[in-house]
Amino acid sequence: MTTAATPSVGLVGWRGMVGSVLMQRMQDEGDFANINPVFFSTSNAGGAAPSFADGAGKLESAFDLDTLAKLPIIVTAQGGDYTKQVHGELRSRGWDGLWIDAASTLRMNDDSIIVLDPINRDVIDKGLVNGTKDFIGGNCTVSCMLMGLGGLFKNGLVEWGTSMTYQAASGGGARHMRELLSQFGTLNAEVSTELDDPASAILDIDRKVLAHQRTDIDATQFGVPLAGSLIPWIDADLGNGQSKEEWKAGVETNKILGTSEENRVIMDGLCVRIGAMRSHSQALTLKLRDDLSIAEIEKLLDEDNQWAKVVPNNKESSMAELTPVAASGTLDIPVGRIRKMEMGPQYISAFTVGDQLLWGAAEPLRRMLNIATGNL
Ligand SMILES: NC(=O)C1=CN([C@@H]2O[C@H](COP(=O)(O)OP(=O)(O)OC[C@H]3O[C@@H](n4cnc5c(N)ncnc54)[C@H](OP(=O)(O)O)[C@@H]3O)[C@@H](O)[C@H]2O)C=CC1
Ligand SMILES: N[C@@H](CC(=O)OP(=O)(O)O)C(=O)O
Repeated sequence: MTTAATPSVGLVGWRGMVGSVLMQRMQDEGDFANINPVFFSTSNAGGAAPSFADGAGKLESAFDLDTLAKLPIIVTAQGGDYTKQVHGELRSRGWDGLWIDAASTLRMNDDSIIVLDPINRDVIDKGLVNGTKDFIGGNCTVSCMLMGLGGLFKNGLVEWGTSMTYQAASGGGARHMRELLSQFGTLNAEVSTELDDPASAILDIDRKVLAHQRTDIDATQFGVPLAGSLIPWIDADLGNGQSKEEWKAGVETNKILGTSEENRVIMDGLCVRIGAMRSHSQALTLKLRDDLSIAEIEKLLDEDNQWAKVVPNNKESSMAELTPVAASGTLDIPVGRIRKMEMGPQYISAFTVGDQLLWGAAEPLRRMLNIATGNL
């Protein structure tokens, strides 16, 4: 039910993969009752608004700056190119509404805040009071890590950390997910006769699979085969041996936490694409500032937020609860494999998994919109 005081909110990118997850979450949580949605399109202005948005007007052009500029809040999951094209122009003509964005374009700007409110609600609230207008979702791997390990990071207990990631195909986009599944399919088809014959030799099967991977498998999206393999590089090459995805771990973690230069947490690692569908995993080594017991660490993690779920460090629980299959489609961030490492009492390992389309993309935006409209 909308009222005269209900803010109009522009929604751009709502039918993309991230946008669709966002729309579903907004419906699930009843968020549309608190806003007047205005739907935009880059390809179908004048078309019908989505069927779930009862009473919304026709689709507006996402490049129509006059229409955009009338809105107090714009939420976009359209992508970085759109942000580059539209955001600056809107601001330069004096638009001072709130811009809530999934793309990385504005993330590290001095005048933007990376939103992950269970971790940095204080930073967001201060920003709103002080006139910040750009609120940007964080990198999926960083957001999922902080949601799982917030109890240590927020309490200033991490001196440094490495995160070795196992990132899902969805991080590349919808076409990448389709390609992964097609690759699994053609790999199987290549050796289906042999698989049906229990007497066939596994090394012959392996040879045929490898030959297909090395010659005619379709890898248009990823560039190289992902099914039955992995890709140890994500995002741009910064030219210093580090990938852009790896760089984000350090800079975004500290920006989200709002750490001062002297308390900066050193974070670095290697980012790797694997053949999971939509949940990113990461293996962490953390050097803590104190020698905390495992029980103390688990308590801090469990109590930090309602989504972090400590998984007991045993084989059965880890296999059942600490995988992309277990975490996908849920807001839970399981965190397990927590133990002291051989390097000393302040060194711990941890493994965490999170749905990169939920906490990694859509959920922080949805919650930021609710904060902005006074509903969270
Ligand atoms: N993929 C990810 O994991 C993450 C992505 N992001 C950010 O979000 C942005 C959007 O990502 P993502 O949702 O994956 O991008 P998509 O490619 O799924 O969607 C982006 C836009 O493409 C247009 N589009 C064209 N054809 C189709 C189609 N068949 N189905 C749906 N939409 C279509 C839509 O615009 P229109 O309706 O105007 O035609 C849509 O809004 C990224 O560029 C990135 O900046 C952030 C975090 C994670
Ligand atoms: N780079 C991430 C997905 C993503 O969109 O990240 P970012 O929002 O930081 O550009 C991945 O490939 O898994």
